[in-house]
Amino acid sequence: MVKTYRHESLLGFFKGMSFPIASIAVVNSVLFGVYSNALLALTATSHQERRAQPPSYTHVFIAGCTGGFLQAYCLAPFDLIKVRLQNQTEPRAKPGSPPPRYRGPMHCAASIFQAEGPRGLFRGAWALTLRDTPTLGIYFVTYEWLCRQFTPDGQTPSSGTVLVAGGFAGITSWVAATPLDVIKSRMQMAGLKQRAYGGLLDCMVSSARQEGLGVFFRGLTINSARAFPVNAVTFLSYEHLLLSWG
Ligand SMILES: C[N+](C)(C)CCCC[C@H](N)C(=O)O
Repeated sequence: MVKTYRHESLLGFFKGMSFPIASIAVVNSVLFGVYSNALLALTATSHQERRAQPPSYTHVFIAGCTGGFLQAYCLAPFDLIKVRLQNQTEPRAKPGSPPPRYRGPMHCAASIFQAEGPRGLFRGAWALTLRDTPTLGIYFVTYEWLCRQFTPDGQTPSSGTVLVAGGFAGITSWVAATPLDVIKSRMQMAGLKQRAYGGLLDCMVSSARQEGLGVFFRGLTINSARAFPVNAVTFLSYEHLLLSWG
């Protein structure tokens, strides 16, 4: 934090933020929409009926994985641009210094498109799909399990329970996702630096060889601190919106 602040001032912390904000509504509605529709198809019960007849954890897991798989494709281009902008750590425009490679998210998207074609925008998408499919299954299973632990049978979980269960679901899912998250980000950066990996496995092996196994958990602490409030609020909104509109 101190380094980022000294090097790039407060603005450094907000690097690459506009795209995630634009994408989060789309990505989360695909994730939660696919999840609840998949659960509806698997269990033939609506969200309200599910309190009296809770779905099995296998069904929750399959529905979560399906949601995770489909949202990964919506997320891929936004995530790539976020990673590229976050890794651009030159200080903000000093007089006389060369302009940064990417001037903003739209410029970043256009440059990748020009240099690498439409497929360039999906660089690392495969690693992202591998990261998100199982871990979003784990996400919904953890959430359901924690809600059921703290809610009497047949009742709707309280807002407090939803917040805590959502927060821990986020952390659990990030613990499982971090190894592939590290690899995904490295592959997304590979198009830029002249550092070509022979594929996902090559990236894993060479990262572990050079930096040790700890590399697979890089960023986990700060990511978990972020994941708790973010996912607590996400699940609270989801439950409340379904109650008032469902
Ligand atoms: C599957 N994975 C762990 C990557 C994300 C799970 C939580 C998703 C949430 N939008 C967040 O950003 O925390």
